[in-house]
Amino acid sequence: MSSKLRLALVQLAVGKSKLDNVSRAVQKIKEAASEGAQLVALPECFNCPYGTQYFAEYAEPVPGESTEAIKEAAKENGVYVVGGSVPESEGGKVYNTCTVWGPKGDLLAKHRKVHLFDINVEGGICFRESDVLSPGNSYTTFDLPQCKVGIGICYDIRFAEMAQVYSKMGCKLLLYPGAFNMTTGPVHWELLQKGRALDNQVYVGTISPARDTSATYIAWGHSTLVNPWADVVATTEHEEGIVYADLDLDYVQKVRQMVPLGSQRRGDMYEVVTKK
Ligand SMILES: O=C(O)CCC(=O)C(=O)O
Repeated sequence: MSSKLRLALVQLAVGKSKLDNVSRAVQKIKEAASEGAQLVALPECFNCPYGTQYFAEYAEPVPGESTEAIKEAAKENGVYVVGGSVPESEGGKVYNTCTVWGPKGDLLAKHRKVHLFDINVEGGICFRESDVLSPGNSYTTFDLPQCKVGIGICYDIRFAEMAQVYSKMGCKLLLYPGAFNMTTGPVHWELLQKGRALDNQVYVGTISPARDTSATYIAWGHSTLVNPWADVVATTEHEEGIVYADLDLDYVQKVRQMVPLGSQRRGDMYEVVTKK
């Protein structure tokens, strides 16, 4: 089994037309596959502008029109796709949901954002996802031939425990479709990603929509892949584009040998415990 993985992070321009957003995403999956990507990841809310006023209007069941299109794109191009997220409607509730598709069009995983983004930064941003969204209650992983992958959505990245749980489950790559903003993005986006990577000695990828300065919520962009040493492997600014990154999963082992946190952890003093 190869230890090499070519990953594409699609920093998609997302506007008000769901149809355009989805067909653009499909086109980018095709483009990434033609460049040799084996795993293609889309941003949070790839089919919908990010904002509490939009989620109910754009919400659809899963599978539904947007996720079916992604499934077909995965199948047609023979790639794994981490389908960013869509507002998902089920049982009168709306979730922020990521679907993961295999190269044969099989649904490998579904993650509902666990930590809802409710913050109030003085002079900056106030946002309350919990006004309209419900949280998921489970961890989400899937297996690639190369490694196990853990999924979180945006605000989930701020919770170190979740990444630790994924690492304990054996994930060597964590992917966070996300849409940070112009207040928190410049200071926290890359730092959080590096923190999760360094603490857990894993690769961490973030995938943002492109920045649209006319939108009510202006995304930070900067889709990035960080390696287990906390080096930035590949990144970009805020325009639409595809970030390609070549991962070497053997490097995870190498870092863990050089800095053996796993065997030095003081299980007699502390422990991360899963309750669900
Ligand atoms: O944590 C942040 O600063 C941004 C989070 C966010 O935008 C989200 O969860 O969608």
